[in-house]
Amino acid sequence: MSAWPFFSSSAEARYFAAVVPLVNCIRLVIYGFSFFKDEGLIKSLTREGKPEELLRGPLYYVLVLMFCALVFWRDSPVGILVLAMMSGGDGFADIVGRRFGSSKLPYNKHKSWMGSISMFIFGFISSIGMLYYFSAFGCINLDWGNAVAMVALVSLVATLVESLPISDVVDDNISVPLSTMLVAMLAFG
Ligand SMILES: C/C(=C\COP(=O)(O)O)CCC[C@H](C)CCC[C@H](C)CCCC(C)C
Ligand SMILES: Nc1ccn([C@@H]2O[C@H](COP(=O)(O)OP(=O)(O)O)[C@@H](O)[C@H]2O)c(=O)n1
Repeated sequence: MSAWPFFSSSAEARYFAAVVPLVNCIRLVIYGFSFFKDEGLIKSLTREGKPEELLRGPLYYVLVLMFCALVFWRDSPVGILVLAMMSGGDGFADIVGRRFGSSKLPYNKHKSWMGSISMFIFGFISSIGMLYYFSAFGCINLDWGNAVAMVALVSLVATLVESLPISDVVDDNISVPLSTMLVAMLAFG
């Protein structure tokens, strides 16, 4: 995403930007269905070392990246917020929650207060940082007073959705981007 401002101003730029996640989608499908073996890839991207794990979180992650590049690209805050919350927010929720998440949420014993608080804080910081980055390149123009409040709202909703005990029903690499997208579209139009 951080490379998006360096693409040309042509209408086709977003399609070129989508090639990298597309290649990774294909790669994940090939190795996820074990058409070929790549122990290094499986070790780096899975928890239990099962190739089929590549077809869940990692594949959803890259599909969301490709979707945001194609649909929202660099001239909408929506795609930027979706990817910032998924990578910066959910990513840190996992890291901090695993290490410091002894105090579990009352409605979800698999998630913790520290993990969710980290999701909100790092998701908010990542989102503001990426919005500022794209604004500095002239890709987007924001009313920052309103934008900060809206990003706080988006971060709160995404954090609440991520904390819900629905992982068995829907992967949070789908629920977090989807909830972020809906609220960001309402907030930023
Ligand atoms: C491990 C990943 C998601 C799992 O999420 P979760 O289940 O733990 O919630 C991330 C998967 C990353 C993907 C396989 C590789 C993404 C590469 C990206 C499309 C472009 C990289 C460009 C490079 C830096 C030049
Ligand atoms: N809000 C959260 C999120 C994750 N976590 C911790 O991080 C681990 C992985 O979270 P997760 O199942 O959502 O994994 P990802 O698919 O999001 O990476 C959980 O089992 C918790 O130990 C947490 O404590 N609080």
